[in-house]
Amino acid sequence: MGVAGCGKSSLGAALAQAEGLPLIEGDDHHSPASREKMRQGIALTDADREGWLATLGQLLQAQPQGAVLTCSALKKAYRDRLRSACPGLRFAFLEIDRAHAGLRVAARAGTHFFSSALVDSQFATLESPVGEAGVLRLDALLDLPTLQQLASSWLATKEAA
Ligand SMILES: Nc1ncnc2c1ncn2[C@@H]1O[C@H](COP(=O)(O)OP(=O)(O)OP(=O)(O)O)[C@@H](O)[C@H]1O
Ligand SMILES: O=C(O)[C@H](O)[C@@H](O)[C@H](O)[C@H](O)CO
Repeated sequence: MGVAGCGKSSLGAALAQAEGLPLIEGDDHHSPASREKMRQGIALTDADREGWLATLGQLLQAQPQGAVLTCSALKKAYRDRLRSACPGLRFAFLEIDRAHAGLRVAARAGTHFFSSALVDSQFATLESPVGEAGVLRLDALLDLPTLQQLASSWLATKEAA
């Protein structure tokens, strides 16, 4: 989880491969209307995210052996929604600063639907999960192999969510 550009897709793919788990890419499940809003630089609302979170919860429930989900999960209410769909769900939080997120989102602007005009709103919406049970905070500026190893080591622990 984390704001646009923090590296959710990159770490999610690496972690799913390392763990032999299915990958659910949250961005693939936004409605066409939500994708269009983001393309136009209009931030999603709670209502826009409602059906999306319901779908992601169902997709998690369909994987009782476990799965890796990439999801912004910016607000505590969104995370609690996913937790209630999937008890024991844990969150790896890729923490990034505004400047680096902006650089990463701008660098891929030609190939990704997400408008770089929305980075500020991602930070305005973010409620840090640090302190919630079952959360690993990761420095998003670490290299990908290190992030994957840290996440895999944490998954191997018995920490309760
Ligand atoms: N650990 C990393 N170090 C350096 N660059 C990274 C790292 N992780 C991701 N990136 C780069 O940052 C950009 C955003 O990464 P990625 O698409 O994984 O983020 P994201 O959080 O999934 O974003 P979004 O949800 O907006 O698609 C990509 O160009 C990716 O190559
Ligand atoms: O809740 C949201 O606002 C969205 O999920 C965004 O975070 C983006 O889809 C994602 O990061 C793509 O760049």
